Amino acid sequence: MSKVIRIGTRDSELALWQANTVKNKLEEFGCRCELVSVKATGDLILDQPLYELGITGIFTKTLDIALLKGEIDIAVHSMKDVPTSLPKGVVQGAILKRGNPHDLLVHKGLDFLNAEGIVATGSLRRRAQWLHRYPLHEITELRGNVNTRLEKFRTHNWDAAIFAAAGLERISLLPEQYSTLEWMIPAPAQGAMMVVTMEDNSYCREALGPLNDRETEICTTLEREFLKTLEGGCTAPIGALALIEEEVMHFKGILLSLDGRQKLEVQDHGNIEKVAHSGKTYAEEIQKQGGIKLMSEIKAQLGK
Ligand SMILES: NCc1[nH]cc(CCC(=O)O)c1CC(=O)O
Repeated sequence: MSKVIRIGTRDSELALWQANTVKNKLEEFGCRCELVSVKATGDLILDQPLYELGITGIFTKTLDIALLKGEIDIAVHSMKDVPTSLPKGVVQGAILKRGNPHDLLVHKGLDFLNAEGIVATGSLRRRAQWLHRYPLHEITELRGNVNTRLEKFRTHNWDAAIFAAAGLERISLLPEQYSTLEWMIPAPAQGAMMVVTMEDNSYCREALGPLNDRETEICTTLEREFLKTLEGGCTAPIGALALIEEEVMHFKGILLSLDGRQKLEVQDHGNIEKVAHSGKTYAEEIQKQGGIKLMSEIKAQLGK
C-alpha cells in the first residue's frame, strides 16, 4: 500500500504538536502521512467572546469542511472542542491516550487568593467555577491560542489566568509559577485528542484503529454523553471528569449559573460497565436538581 494519509491541522503550535503526534504514531504502524495546514475561523475571529459567536464547533469547523471537501483524509481535534454530534459522514477514527485532564492556574504569586483579584479566562465553565469559589474576584476576558493567551497574561496586570494543563505541557510552555486546579472540573474530554475521518474511508478507519485508547474512549464518551444530555446545543458552564482507578470508575459532573452562584453537581463511582453508561442518568439528576430551569436562564442570558 502506498497511499499517503493527508492529516489536516490548524497552524497553532498546539495543533501542530497534536497532528505530528498522530503522524508519528501512524508512521510507527507503517503508514505514510503528510501534514496539510488548514486555517481555522477560531484563530481569526478574536473580537467577540466565543459564546457570542454561537458556534459550538468553532475550532473544528474548518478542518471538518476540508475533510468533507476531500482536501484531507483525517483531522486531528482537541476532543473538548468537538461538538457532541459530528458532521454528517464524519466518524470518530481514534481517541488517543489522554494527557493531563486538569486546568492550571498560571500566576505571579498566590497572595491574591485571600483578597480581591483579577483572573483571566474566556471560558464560561472556568469563570463560573472560579467565581463560585472566589466570589470577591473579578474575571477578565482572555482569548486566543495558548501562546497568545500566555503572552497577554505576561503583559497585563492580572493576578492569574487559567489554562488547560495538556495545552501548556504539550508545547513545553509551563511557566515558572503555576498550580494545578484539582478542584476545578475540566471540560468534558479535556486533554484528549480525537482523530476523525470520513465514514466511507475504510483505509483510514483501519489505519487509525491501533491508535485508539480504550480507557480514554470510555471516560470521554461518558463525559460527552453527560454534556450532550444537558446542553441541548448551547454552550454553558458544564464540567465533567471520569477517571478509572484500579478497575473502579469515578465520575463528577457539574452545571453552574453564569455568575457561579448556583452550582449543581453529581458524583458517583463504581463498576466500569455501570458508570460508563450512566452519562444520561447523571445529566438527568442535574436536571432534577433544577438544571432545566438553570439551562433556560443561561440560554436567555447568552441571548439565544
Ligand atoms: N478551547 C481551546 C483549547 N482546546 C484544547 C486546549 C488544550 C488541550 C486540551 O484541553 O485537550 C485548549 C486550550 C485551553 O483550554 O487552555
